[in-house]
Amino acid sequence: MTKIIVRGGQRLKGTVRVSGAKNAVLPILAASLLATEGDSVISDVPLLDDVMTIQKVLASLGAQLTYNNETMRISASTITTFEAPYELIRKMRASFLVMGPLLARIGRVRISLPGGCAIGTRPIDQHLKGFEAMGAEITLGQGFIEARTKTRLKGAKIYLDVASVGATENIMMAAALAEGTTTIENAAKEPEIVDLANYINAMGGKVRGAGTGLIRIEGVDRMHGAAHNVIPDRVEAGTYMIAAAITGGDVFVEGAIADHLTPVISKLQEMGVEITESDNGVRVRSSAVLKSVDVKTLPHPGFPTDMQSQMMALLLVSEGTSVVTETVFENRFMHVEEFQKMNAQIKVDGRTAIVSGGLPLTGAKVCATDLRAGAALICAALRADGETEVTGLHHVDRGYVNITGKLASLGAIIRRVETEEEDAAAASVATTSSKLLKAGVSAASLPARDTVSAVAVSAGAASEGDAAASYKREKEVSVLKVQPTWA
Ligand SMILES: CC(=O)N[C@H]1[C@@H](OP(=O)(O)OP(=O)(O)OC[C@H]2O[C@@H](n3ccc(=O)[nH]c3=O)[C@H](O)[C@@H]2O)O[C@H](CO)[C@@H](O)[C@@H]1O
Ligand SMILES: C=C(OP(=O)(O)O)C(=O)O
Repeated sequence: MTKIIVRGGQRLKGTVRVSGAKNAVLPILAASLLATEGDSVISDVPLLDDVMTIQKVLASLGAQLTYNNETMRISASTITTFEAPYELIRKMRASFLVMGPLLARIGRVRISLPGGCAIGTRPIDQHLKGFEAMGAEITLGQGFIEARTKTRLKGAKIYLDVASVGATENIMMAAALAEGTTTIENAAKEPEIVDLANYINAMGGKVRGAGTGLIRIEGVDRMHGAAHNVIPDRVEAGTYMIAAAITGGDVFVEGAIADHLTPVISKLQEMGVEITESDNGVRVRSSAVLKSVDVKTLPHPGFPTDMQSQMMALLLVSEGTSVVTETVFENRFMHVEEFQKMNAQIKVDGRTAIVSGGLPLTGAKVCATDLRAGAALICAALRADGETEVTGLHHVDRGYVNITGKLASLGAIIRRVETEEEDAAAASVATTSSKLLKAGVSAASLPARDTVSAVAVSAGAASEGDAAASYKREKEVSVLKVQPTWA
């Protein structure tokens, strides 16, 4: 069992650098499939398990990828198949984002229903509604979706019933190569949508209005590879801000963009945390007793659901009672039971949690039930009396680069322990790490997690037994450049 062990009670102090945003880099890497010529060079690519998964998806589709020093180079001119491998798509939600680019570029996709954190039912109806409006014929069966179009996708007017981040991204990518203009109404406004639009535009696309509720995409005939820097991860930044505040610390979160964190910053300020915004980051200082506040998650620019559990950890140590309402996902309070093992007083009623703050937290054995729950438990552990052991780290490794090392550099007493009975996910990551080393990725470029988060490398680096590679071998008969269905 792999675990992170934290001894609470240290005041965090110093500077921590934020990595590139997971939720920006995943759609951006999917969008690289839109290029029929030239390489894309994506910088600030974080070494995360989710990045490894998407690179395997792209490699299995025939793209060539190399990774060095947080930079991914992708050549997507030779796509060899329209089928995305089940083993990879089921691992994470964002791998479903290859559907839009494939449909736009080659007019055909076969993909399984996506997996990911079990924080809600997470339907994909809005993605499919968008593709259908653009002329795709969609069939569903046995957990797979097939979509086809006999001609290029056609621009359409699409209204999203919910401002879904993934649907906005998938439709935006499909529309980039469609014939005519597409409008997305009630589009998601997250900063990651803007980052994706900037990359699509650098590739020769024409996207306007990203970051507002109305996005207009004028389809172009061809797109090319482009250079792009991924934005800093606002959720990772927010997590370190909470870690600083919960320990009464003084931390400069380098690279954090204050504008992307407005709802988090304003709640922290209401609680009594001192925040100083500057061009290259955000300083967080907290020495007084914090006040309780109510928090309601909403799509951007509301309070992000991806910060709800970390915020709840901070509310546990503030004076008074807080009400936390989760409106985005219907099952995102799984961390409550784990907090309760640490002496937390929380009552859940449907989508609302009543948090009684101010009681001392005590160390316990807890399990990360999803990615952000894991980060929240680590934050709580930093403040708790005694030692806390956090397991379920395969969730945490999806979205945090070297969280143990980063917190230790701020003075936390924290270590990651790998024992012989590693869980399956950790084992597969460790195997991947050794593959990567064999494939020529330098150890220095791997993160300082005791084993490692994995990385993207060329398709050739995926070795025996690897899901992506075996899938590719099965498909070798058809490994010739796939032509659009209308060519
Ligand atoms: C990789 C990535 O970027 N993940 C983020 C993305 O997930 P993701 O893109 O999956 O989240 P969505 O914005 O799509 O989901 C928001 C809500 O819309 C619903 N919905 C979504 C699509 C659809 O077709 N039908 C539908 O009903 C979902 O069930 C959910 O209740 O945005 C979420 C909301 O900010 C974040 O928590 C995730 O970290
Ligand atoms: C829910 C998250 O990610 P995903 O959509 O990839 O499951 C997250 O980043 O908190």
